[in-house]
Amino acid sequence: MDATIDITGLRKSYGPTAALREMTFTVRPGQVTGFVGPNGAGKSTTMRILLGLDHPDGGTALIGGRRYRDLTKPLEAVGALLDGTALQPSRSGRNHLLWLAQSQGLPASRVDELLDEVGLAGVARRRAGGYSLGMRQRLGVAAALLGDPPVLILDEPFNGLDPAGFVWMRDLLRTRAREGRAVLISSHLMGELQDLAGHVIVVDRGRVVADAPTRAMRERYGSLESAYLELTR
Ligand SMILES: Nc1ncnc2c1ncn2[C@@H]1O[C@H](COP(=O)(O)OP(=O)(O)OP(=O)(O)O)[C@@H](O)[C@H]1O
Repeated sequence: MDATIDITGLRKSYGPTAALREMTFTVRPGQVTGFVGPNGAGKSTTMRILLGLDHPDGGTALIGGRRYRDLTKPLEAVGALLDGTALQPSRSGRNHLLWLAQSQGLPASRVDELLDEVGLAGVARRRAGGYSLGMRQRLGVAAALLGDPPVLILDEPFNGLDPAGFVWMRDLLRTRAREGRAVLISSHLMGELQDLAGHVIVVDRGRVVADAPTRAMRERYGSLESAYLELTR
């Protein structure tokens, strides 16, 4: 399966609010792609549509050339971390992952491997409802990685992480990208993305206003933050 994301002419309105006017971009494998824009620009809506959680009014959102609902083994095609990732609070972190893994025929050993990788092995049997925001983010990342997917989509992955968590997340995203995966992350942290992302897509009011290598943006505007501020005025 191709490690690509293709968004073409995506449109979506909520009542009188046009969340997506004409969203078009491609995410390529091998690098982290930053997805940035002001509050309400349409980042989460685009991600939700990509993951089959919302329906567009027009256009297409494809993962490896297919719509989410046409994927036969979704966990093995795309890993996602969305804000407020659904959690059953009374379930332990481990049971949360086991339930997900078993739903798609993945072995329990994979769950323990992931708990270790995200640093939750020590608290895996505690109820997830008591987890801190950072621990929930880590559990969400473990869920995203379960099926070893070629495409990762993460909405604000640095939310709630402590400084060691930032280092860990940065490293994880870089490594996954270097392995040849497509990694799309939304974030408001321009300083972070400037170093981490090889490519940036800037959106404003439901459409793409810039789609370029991070280095080109820095060369033209001085910094990613300046580019962002200039492009979204
Ligand atoms: N379920 C919904 N019902 C009504 N309006 C919605 C819904 N989801 C999104 N919107 C509206 O669509 C627009 C785009 O929102 P979206 O959450 O995609 O933006 P965003 O770029 O992710 O913003 P942020 O940076 O704040 O997360 C906003 O005007 C928002 O209020």
